[in-house]
Amino acid sequence: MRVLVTGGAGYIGSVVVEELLAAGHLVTVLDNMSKGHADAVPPGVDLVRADLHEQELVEQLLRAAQIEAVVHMAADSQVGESVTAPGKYYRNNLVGGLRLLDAMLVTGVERLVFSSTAAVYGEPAQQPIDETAATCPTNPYGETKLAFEHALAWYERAHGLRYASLRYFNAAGASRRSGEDHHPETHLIPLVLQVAAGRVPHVTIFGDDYPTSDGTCVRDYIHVVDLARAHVLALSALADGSRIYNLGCGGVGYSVRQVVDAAREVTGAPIPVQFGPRRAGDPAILVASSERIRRELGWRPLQGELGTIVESAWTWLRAHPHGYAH
Ligand SMILES: NC(=O)c1ccc[n+]([C@@H]2O[C@H](COP(=O)([O-])OP(=O)(O)OC[C@H]3O[C@@H](n4cnc5c(N)ncnc54)[C@H](O)[C@@H]3O)[C@@H](O)[C@H]2O)c1
Ligand SMILES: O=c1ccn([C@@H]2O[C@H](COP(=O)(O)OP(=O)(O)O[C@H]3O[C@H](CO)[C@@H](O)[C@H](O)[C@H]3O)[C@@H](O)[C@H]2O)c(=O)[nH]1
Repeated sequence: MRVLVTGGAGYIGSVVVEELLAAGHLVTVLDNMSKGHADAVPPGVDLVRADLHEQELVEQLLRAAQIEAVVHMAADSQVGESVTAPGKYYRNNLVGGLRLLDAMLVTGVERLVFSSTAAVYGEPAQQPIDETAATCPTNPYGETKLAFEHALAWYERAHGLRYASLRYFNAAGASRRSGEDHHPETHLIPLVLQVAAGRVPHVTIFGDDYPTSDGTCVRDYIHVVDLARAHVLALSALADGSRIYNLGCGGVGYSVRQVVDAAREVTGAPIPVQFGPRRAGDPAILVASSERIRRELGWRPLQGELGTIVESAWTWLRAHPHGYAH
């Protein structure tokens, strides 16, 4: 298929582009480069520097490249920032997303894979979380992603859109050519590895008074390549109708302290920690049940061990000590 990937110059997007290419799809990337890196886009892929809000331009692109499906990953995605700047999140993730849907509608593109998030669930009563759990976000980031999911359902009903909403848990790790390079970096694993590399003096653990086994937050880390493979499967499955899938490795998840320990083991560095207050909007535990996508599409995480995930991120960081810029 000819596929447009919005946000394809970003961390997860660039790996999704790699996997789509490997599966034989023709890919075009749309990215406003607010967080993206041109070097993250594989050679030979057209990178169109444009914003979701430029609807006419997006329409022209969909027509010119004869796009048949869109993987929509462009968004702002920091939980903490969304609490202090909710308007930015509503404008980009919801209004920007609607502009994209309208551009698709005008040009007759009817298939979409959407980057949703575990943050739609808020603080669920039961773990692991399956897709039938109540959605009740605790931060504007999760709210905007959920609002867009609701819009997708209504566009399906009104206009025949087919969509797959992939609710990612915590993406981490790197492929051989693409890794995580955010400025500022807010995600735990790359931050911990920056400490190991001696670039940052210590990592601050946000809260050690959560109702978890060691008092720190528990998350379900999923290797970015495993996550990207799910997009290829979801795209093919759209022919059989819309769907929603959780994407995590399942099991019991890992606490922040366990992540630091895993990074100490992989890197051999001491990685000093300090303890700070909780970060606003952070749920205590988010662990996925990904049984539905396993059952329906045969997806499996192939690199589910935390050590493997951290190791791949460490390998990438050592090969790109200053990220994509150097
Ligand atoms: N990283 C995670 O663990 C995680 C978890 C759940 C969901 N997600 C979702 O996955 C997607 C990708 O996340 P990521 O970690 O790769 O983030 P990222 O910031 O690295 O990538 C997002 C890309 O979208 C681009 N972008 C943002 N707004 C845009 C706009 N208006 N027009 C065009 N381009 C725009 C950015 O420049 C960037 O390249 C996001 O939708 C995010 O919400 C990520
Ligand atoms: O310096 C840091 C950074 C993070 N954390 C903690 O580490 C955990 C993971 O944090 P982070 O890596 O920032 O990811 P999340 O906030 O869990 O959010 C990610 O995972 C969510 C789904 O679970 C997605 O919705 C988001 O887009 C994605 O950024 C959380 O408990 C944080 O409080 C720290 O203690 N110190």
